[in-house]
Amino acid sequence: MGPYTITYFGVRGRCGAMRIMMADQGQEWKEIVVDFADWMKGDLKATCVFGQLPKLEDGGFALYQSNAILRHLGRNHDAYGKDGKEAALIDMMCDGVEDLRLKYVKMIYQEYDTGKDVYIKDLPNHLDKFEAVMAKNKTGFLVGDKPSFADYSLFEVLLNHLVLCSSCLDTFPSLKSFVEKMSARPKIKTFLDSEAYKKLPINGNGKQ
Ligand SMILES: N[C@@H](CCC(=O)N[C@@H](CSC(=S)NCCc1ccccc1)C(=O)NCC(=O)O)C(=O)O
Repeated sequence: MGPYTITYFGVRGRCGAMRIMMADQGQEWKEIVVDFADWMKGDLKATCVFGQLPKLEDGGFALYQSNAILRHLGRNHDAYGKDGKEAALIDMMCDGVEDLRLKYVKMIYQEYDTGKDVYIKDLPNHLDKFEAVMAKNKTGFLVGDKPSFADYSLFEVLLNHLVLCSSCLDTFPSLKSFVEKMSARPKIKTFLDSEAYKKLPINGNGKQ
């Protein structure tokens, strides 16, 4: 596996979860940071399968689509369940996190000024679904008894929501404990404390 290279813009965005996952898995990676003005010239965009970033290179193997990248890292680092059923449940949870992430991205980029308060008010109706899964599994992870790529995706999207609304997990004890325990994992703590992580804005429009 590896060496890994991420090509993306100078934001956490859709690379937050994969960076946290690689850090926790003891992996190093190179970052190619794309300046948006350069991107707009179109040369790099034209080489991307879907005309978008992020791109992960794993040695000579190139992959786009952030969730496909997470799944690839899950296969590479034993973070995709112990069997087919766990893998299917992890896929389901990853897709559920993506649904929440898409709602968050739409609010951040299209409706922040007019929609932030309504989004926060409605947020418990989405977080309660993950709380129920986390509480039922009882291991401190979404599926199985160790972190999967879906856990890293949920963890990162919850970190972003805690910036948006610091009290958003106050009525969800299992999610609150999940974030505390993931944050305390030594390699994740080191990464979250790093300048490399802290210097990046969460989103591309400066809103959070
Ligand atoms: N399904 C894809 C979506 C990838 C994606 O949306 N990429 C965006 C960046 S990720 C993101 S959250 N976009 C929101 C707005 C944004 C654009 C550019 C930089 C930063 C944020 C992108 O490449 N935009 C440039 C373009 O389309 O020409 C995935 O999960 O990787």
